[in-house]
Amino acid sequence: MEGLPEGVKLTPMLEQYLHWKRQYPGYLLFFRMGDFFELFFDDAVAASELLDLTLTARDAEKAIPMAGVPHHAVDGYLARLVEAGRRVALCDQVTEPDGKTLVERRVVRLVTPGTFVPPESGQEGLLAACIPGKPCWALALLSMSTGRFEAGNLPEQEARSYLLSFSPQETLVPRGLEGFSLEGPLVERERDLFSVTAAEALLKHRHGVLSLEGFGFEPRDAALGAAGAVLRYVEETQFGRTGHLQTLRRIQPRSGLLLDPSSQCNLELVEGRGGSLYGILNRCKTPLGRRLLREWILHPLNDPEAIELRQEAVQALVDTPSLRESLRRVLEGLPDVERALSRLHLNTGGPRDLGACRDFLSRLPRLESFRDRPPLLPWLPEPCPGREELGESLSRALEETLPRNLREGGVIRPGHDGELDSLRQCLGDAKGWLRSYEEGERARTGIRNLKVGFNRVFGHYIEVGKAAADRVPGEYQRRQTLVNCERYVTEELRTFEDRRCGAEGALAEREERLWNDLLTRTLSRTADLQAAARKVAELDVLHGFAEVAAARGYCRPLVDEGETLSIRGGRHPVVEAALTPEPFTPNDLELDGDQRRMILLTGPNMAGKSTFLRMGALLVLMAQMGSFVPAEEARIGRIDRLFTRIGARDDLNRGKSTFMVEMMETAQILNGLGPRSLVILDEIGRGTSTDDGMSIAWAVMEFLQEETELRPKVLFATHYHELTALAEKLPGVRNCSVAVEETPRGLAFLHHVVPRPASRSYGVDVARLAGLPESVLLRSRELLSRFEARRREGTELLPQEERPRSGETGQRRLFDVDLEALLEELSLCDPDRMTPLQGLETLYRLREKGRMIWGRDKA
Ligand SMILES: Nc1ncnc2c1ncn2[C@@H]1O[C@H](COP(=O)(O)OP(=O)(O)OP(=O)(O)O)[C@@H](O)[C@H]1O
Repeated sequence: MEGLPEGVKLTPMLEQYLHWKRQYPGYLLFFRMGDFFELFFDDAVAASELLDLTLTARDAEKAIPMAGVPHHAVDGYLARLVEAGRRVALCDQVTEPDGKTLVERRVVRLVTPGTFVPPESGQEGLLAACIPGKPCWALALLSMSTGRFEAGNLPEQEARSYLLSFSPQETLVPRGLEGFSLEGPLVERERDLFSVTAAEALLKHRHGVLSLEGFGFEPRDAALGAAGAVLRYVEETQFGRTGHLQTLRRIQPRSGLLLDPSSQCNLELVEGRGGSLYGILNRCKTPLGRRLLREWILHPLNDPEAIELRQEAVQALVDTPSLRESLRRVLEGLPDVERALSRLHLNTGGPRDLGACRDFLSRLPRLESFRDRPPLLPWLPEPCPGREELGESLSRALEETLPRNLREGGVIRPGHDGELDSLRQCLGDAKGWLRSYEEGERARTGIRNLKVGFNRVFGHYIEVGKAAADRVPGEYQRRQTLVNCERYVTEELRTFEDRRCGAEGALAEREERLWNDLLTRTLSRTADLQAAARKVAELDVLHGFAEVAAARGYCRPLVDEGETLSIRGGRHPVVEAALTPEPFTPNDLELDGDQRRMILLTGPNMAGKSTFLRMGALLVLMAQMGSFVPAEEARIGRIDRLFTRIGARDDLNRGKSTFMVEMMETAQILNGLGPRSLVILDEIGRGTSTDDGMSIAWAVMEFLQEETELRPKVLFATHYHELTALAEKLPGVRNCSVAVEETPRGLAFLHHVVPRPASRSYGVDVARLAGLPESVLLRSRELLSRFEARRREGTELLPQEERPRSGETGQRRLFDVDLEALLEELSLCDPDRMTPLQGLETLYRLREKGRMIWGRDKA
């Protein structure tokens, strides 16, 4: 807090506030005052805007803005602040107010976006750390809800994709990195917090081992530095509560199908305007399954055996509807035990979280009945006597319906603990005693309006109206005089009071003791419960795959080590669902590593080119995550990397034009190709002039085609008709187009992919369908004929004799040495390390070179 506003008098309470505020810069300070958490100064203004709170003032001069939230509802407000990316420090009262001295307060909890575990399903805290380096980045990732903790070293592009696929709410990076950028919120931390040596010591101590090699980490492994940074941050913000973190696992490079960042955004995998793949596949019955499904979608497998293991379970469930139905009944309503455990470890959980553990444990044995189905076996939690015993204890001890807080009481069932029961009875009897005491005193004194009441200051008292005051017995001691009545206490009432208070305290204490015992026993089984939860999540996702497959008529794909990518009668899962009941036109797709490595797809706008391309990518992803696919038949030689460049996306916020983004994405693809890559290119070069755009598209096609070692499979959609000639020249390139029918009433889209190029571009016809005025359409046609005539007269863009011929590598004229140099510069430039201005300058320079080559070749 920089200087205070003028006119603010520093009371002791404000001094206390400012003391804590200074300790936690960058945090909104929630300051407990009675039943509220209050915020002051700038924090109050910010919170009132973010949380729609009324902004008031602490002082008459209104120099101290103030806003507050009730303390019992604080979790909901925290969730909203975390969602907005804010961090909060909760400063609570740690001594009871006595009306004389200042209540002592202390920060007891720090809430940050990456470490927050919400009470209800919602934004789940994901925390990462990243140390950029060469050739690899060191990474660590922690899911606060599940306790999953992993670290590894990945090449830059893979590391970026990995981080993006998890979208952590906070990524810790060493302070002062120059020219470094990364998607998502970054938290800069001092460099020594990333020290490998310190991390090794910390992790060895944590796991009680002398070496971390058993976990797959060599001594001085850079990844440990990132893991250490995560661990230190959690210890710091959660005040040492890290019991739910699982054993550190190693992230293996190149395990699984790697999606490049633009595939994750462009394929609408987990969210999309018109629906997403997640939306189609999500038939999960538990929050555990829903969380895992997201992970499986963004991290498909690439090991055919592991894929088959998943498929076997799906197959068994597809084949037997009754099995699916009985599994559904067990899964339905299974609570989020992972989150409950994390909250209990972090000391933010309550009876309902323990109740979630009980409900989970009590249902788990029902999965045993599926043991006679071998395909389901790998997905069933191993039975474990200790776990079952815990489940029984929790069921015996806990009330059916539980309060949010332990202090509300009613957590432990009657009959579970004799001492608790007798204290409860004692308190229950107290009510009866008070009633009979009141009746007795009324009879003894003859005062008919005599009442026994209670308030916080005096405890229990006898109240008598003023008119009857002279009939009050001598042993009544006066305590308070009100307008119409007098209040008294008696020795008997005092003795009763002492007994009752004692019983209340003893009851709370006993209940807490029993609670702590249950809590300790539950937390001691954390690893086992987390493992069982993981199995349930997997089973839930597989069950969901089977439900979708059965409902939508999907087939089981064959995923193998071969080179073929063959889909017969394939449908785009999301578009198909959106079109229902309209039929989706199925299409075939054939690619291999040899004579059909690239499909060049042409056809008018709106014909279905993008849908076909995306269908190819999505079916590969679905197959490799273990799901069945919307097709009649599919065979997929495993893919290790998927790249997509789809649509025009402006990134104006980051100072990049549509074309710039397009070129950067293309550059990343060409530089990042690995073995077994599938590349989806939808409209390259659209964001610039036709000549520039077509040249780039052409060169990119050649580059991909000439990549004989990696032999990527490519689906390439374009509006540049001229490119279809390339299929005749380049081996491995096949022309396909989406068929249309020219009817007297205009174009009819057939959505059917046929093995020949489109006859022409139909742009003006589609414009008619879109409702462009007739005069504009007429003029377009006129101009179009003129342009076409010019081309025919020999001024065409790419004269026939200058088109590249296959096998002419030594004497290509258009794509000669200079062009190769230009391409080299294009592929070597690193847009991530450029400022927008440098990016533009490079682009202009490259364009100048391009124009020179162009002009010379035309001359
Ligand atoms: N196979 C299909 N069966 C039925 N409808 C389809 C099919 N493919 C595409 N469509 C419909 O056509 C619409 C346009 O498809 P898509 O966006 O793929 O066309 P496009 O050729 O890529 O167009 P543009 O060149 O303008 O980007 C889709 O939104 C969908 O409704």
